[in-house]
Amino acid sequence: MSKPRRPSGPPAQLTDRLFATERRPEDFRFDASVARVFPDMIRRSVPGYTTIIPMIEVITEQYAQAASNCYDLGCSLGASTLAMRHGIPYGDCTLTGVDNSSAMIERCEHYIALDDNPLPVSLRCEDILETELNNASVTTLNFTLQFVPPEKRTELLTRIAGATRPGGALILSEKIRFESVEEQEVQTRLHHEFKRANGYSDLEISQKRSAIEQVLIPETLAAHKQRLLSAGFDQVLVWYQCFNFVSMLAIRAD
Ligand SMILES: C[S@@+](CC[C@H](N)C(=O)[O-])C[C@H]1O[C@@H](n2cnc3c(N)ncnc32)[C@H](O)[C@@H]1O
Ligand SMILES: O=C(O)C(=O)C[C@]1(C(=O)O)C=C[C@@H](O)C=C1
Repeated sequence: MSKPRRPSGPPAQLTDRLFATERRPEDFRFDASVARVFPDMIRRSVPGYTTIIPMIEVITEQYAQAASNCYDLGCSLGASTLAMRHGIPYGDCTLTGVDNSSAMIERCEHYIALDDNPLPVSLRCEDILETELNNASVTTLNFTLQFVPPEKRTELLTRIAGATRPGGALILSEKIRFESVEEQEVQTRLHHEFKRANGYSDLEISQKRSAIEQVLIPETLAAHKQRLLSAGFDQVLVWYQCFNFVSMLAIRAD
C-alpha cells in the first residue's frame, strides 16, 4: 500500500510583511517576529523550497540505517525535521532537531506534536557547533550552513562526516554565489523576479537583501564540493538547483 505524502512543511497562515515598510537597517535575526511568519517567508523567498522539503523525505528513506541517529541541524519550525521523520523507515532510529532560536524551537514543538508519525523527535535549543553527533546515518542542513560563520564551517562539516556511518549521507541545501560576475547578476535578478512574482515589493526585496548581507554568506558550488570532500565525504552531488539555491548530497562510501 502506498504511504501518504506529507504537505511541504508547517502551514503558512501568516503573511510575511516584515520588510514591507521602511525599517532602520539591522542585521536579520531568527527572532519571534520571523518565527511567526517563517513558513510564508521561506516559501516565497527560496526557489524550490516546496520541492526540496518532500525530497528530503525521499532521500532520508534511502540513506537512513537501522539503529542509527538522524539530525536536522537548524530545524526552524521543523519542516525538514518532519520530512525526515516521515522518511525514516526504522522505529529504532533517533531523530534530533537543533536550532539556537528559542522562538523557532517553541513553535517547532507545536508542529511536531500536531504530526501523528510515531517516531519520537528530540528538539534541542542550542548552537549546532556544540551539538554532539554520533552514529549518524542522515544529517540535514537545509539552508543553515549559510548562516554559520565561514571560518567555522569546515570544523562542523568534518564533525558531521566523522559522525556519519559508512553508507550514510548529509543533505546540504544552500544559497550559493557564482564565480562569474555575469552569472551572479543573471541568477540574482531571476531570484528577485521569483520574489516579485510571489508578491514581494521592491522595497521588501531591497531591505531584506541589506538585512541578510552580513549574516547569510553564500559560497560557490566548487567551494562547497571541495570542502565536503576534504571533510571526509566520498561523493558529492547536486540533486537540485533553482537559480542561486542548490541542494547537495554528500555520501560516505559503504
Ligand atoms: C533558513 S532556516 C532553516 C530552515 C529549515 N531547515 C527548514 O527546512 O524549514 C535557518 C535556521 O538555522 C538556525 N541557525 C542558524 N545558525 C545556527 C547555529 N549556529 N546553531 C543552531 N541553529 C542555527 C536559525 O535559527 C534558523 O532557524
Ligand atoms: O536570499 C534571500 O533573499 C532570502 O530571503 C533567503 C532566506 C534563506 O535562504 O534562508 C533568508 C532568510 C530566511 O530564512 C528565508 C530565506
